Amino acid sequence: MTKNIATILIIDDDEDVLLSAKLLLKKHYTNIIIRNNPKEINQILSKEHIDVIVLDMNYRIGFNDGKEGMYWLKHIVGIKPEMVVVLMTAYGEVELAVDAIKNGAFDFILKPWTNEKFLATIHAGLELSKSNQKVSILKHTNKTLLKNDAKKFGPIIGKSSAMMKVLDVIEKVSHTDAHVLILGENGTGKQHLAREIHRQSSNNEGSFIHVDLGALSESLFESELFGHKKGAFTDALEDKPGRFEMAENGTLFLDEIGNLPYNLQSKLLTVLQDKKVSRLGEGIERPFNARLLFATNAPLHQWVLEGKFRQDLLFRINTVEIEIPPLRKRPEDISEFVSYYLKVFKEKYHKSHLTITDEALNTLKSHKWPGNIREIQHTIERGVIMSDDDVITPSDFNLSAIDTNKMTDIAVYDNLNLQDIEKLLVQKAMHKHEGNISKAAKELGLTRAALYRRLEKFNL
Ligand SMILES: Nc1ncnc2c1ncn2[C@@H]1O[C@H](COP(=O)(O)OP(=O)(O)OP(=O)(O)O)[C@@H](O)[C@H]1O
Repeated sequence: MTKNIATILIIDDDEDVLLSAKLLLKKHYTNIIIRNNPKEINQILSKEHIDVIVLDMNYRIGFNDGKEGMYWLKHIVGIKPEMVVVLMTAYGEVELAVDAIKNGAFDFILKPWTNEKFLATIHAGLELSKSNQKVSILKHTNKTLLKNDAKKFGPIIGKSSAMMKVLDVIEKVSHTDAHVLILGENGTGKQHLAREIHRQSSNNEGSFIHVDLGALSESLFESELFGHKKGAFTDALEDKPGRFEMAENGTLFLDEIGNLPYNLQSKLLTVLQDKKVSRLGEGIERPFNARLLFATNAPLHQWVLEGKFRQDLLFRINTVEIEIPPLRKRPEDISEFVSYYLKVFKEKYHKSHLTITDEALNTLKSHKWPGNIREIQHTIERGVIMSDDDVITPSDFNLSAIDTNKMTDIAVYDNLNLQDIEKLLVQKAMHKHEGNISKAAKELGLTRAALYRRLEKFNL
C-alpha cells in the first residue's frame, strides 16, 4: 500500500498510547513523530513541517480537567493559526472537547479509539491542512502579484492643476466604498488611477480584478462576471467563481463599461442593487463585498439621452465621477512625462549616457498626443531604441506621420468630437501600415483586440 506523504505529530504522556497510535498511522503516512512531553512542541515546530498534531488533553497523573491540553492547544494556534490539531480525550470528557473545538481544535478522538474512526479523523484533518496550506500560498502569491502590478504601473505623474484636482478627489474617495466612474480618452490613465484608488483604499490587501467589458462577448459576460456551476452550459466543465467573487474584500474594476450591451445593463444593475450574485446554473445567491470602480471613454451622459445607455445604471455607478483631462489640455504635464519615461527607458535599454537634443524635446512638447500617456510612453521608448550614438534626435520618435498633417489634426481637434478624432487616427494608422493590424495597433498604443474593437465600432 502506498503511503500518503504527511507528517503527523502525536503528543501524549502515555507511552502505550503513543506506540499504538504510531503503529496504526505509520501504515498510512510517511512520517509519524511521537513525544510524551508537550513542552517539546516549540522545538519540533521550529524544525519540522507538521501537517497534523494529535494532542492529549491531560498530562499529570490524577488530573483530568484538560487544562494543560487546552493551554497547549491555545499555544499552538497562537503561533500557527492554520495548524490542524486533533485532541485525544477520555470518554466522559466530551464537553471539554467541544470547548476545545471552540478554541481552534479541528476535531477530537475518544480513547479508547476504534481504528477506523482514528484514521477517518486524521484523513479529514490532513485534507483541511492541505487546503489551509494552499490558501496560505495563494495569499502570498496574490500579495506578490499586487506588488508586481504596482511596479508595472509606477507612480502617478502630473502636477498640472487639472491633475491635482483629480488626485484630490481620489484621496477623498479612496477610503470610502462609493462607486467611482472614471472618464477619459484612451490612454489618459483610467486604469492607472483605478489602481491608485485601490492602493489607497482599505481593501488594498485584497485583489484588484480588472475586467475589460469591451473584450467580453455577450455569451461570456455572465459566466465571467458571475461564475457558473459545472454543467451550466457545454463548456462549463467545473464550478467556477466569477470576477465579483474573486474580488471579495478587494476591488473590481469594470473597464469599458460603455461597451456593455443594453440587455446586460439591467442584469448588472440588479446585481449592484442587491449586492448579490448567482452563478449561472445555480440558485444560490451569494452576497459580495468588493469595491466597484468603472471606466469608459464613451460619452455616457450623451448615450443616456440617445437611449444607448440606461440612466438608472449610470446613476448607480457614478456616485463619484472623475474626468481625466487629455494631455493636450494639460500641456504642463508633458515635460514631466518626458523626463520620467526617458529615465525609465534609458535604464531599461542600458543607455544611461543618452541625451536629447533641444529640437527633439520641443518636438515632444509641441506634439498634441492624441493617444495621450500611452502614446508618449511608446514614442519615447521608440526614441530611446532608435537613437544612434548618445543623442536622441526628432526623427528617432517617428512622429512625422501625425506631424505632416499637423494643421489638419489641430483643426480636427478644435472642431470635431472625440469619437471622430479617434476614428481619424485609427484610419491613419491603418493606412500608414497598409492594413497591418499589429503595426497599426502598436503605433496607436493599443492592443490588437482593442484595435479590432475600434475597427468594428467605426465600421472600418
Ligand atoms: N498619471 C500617470 N502617471 C504615470 N503613468 C501614467 C499616468 N496615467 C497613465 N499612465 C500610464 O499610461 C499607460 C496607459 O494608462 P491606462 O492603461 O491607465 O490608460 P486607460 O485610460 O485605462 O487606457 P484605455 O482607455 O485605452 O484602456 C499605462 O502604462 C499607465 O501606467
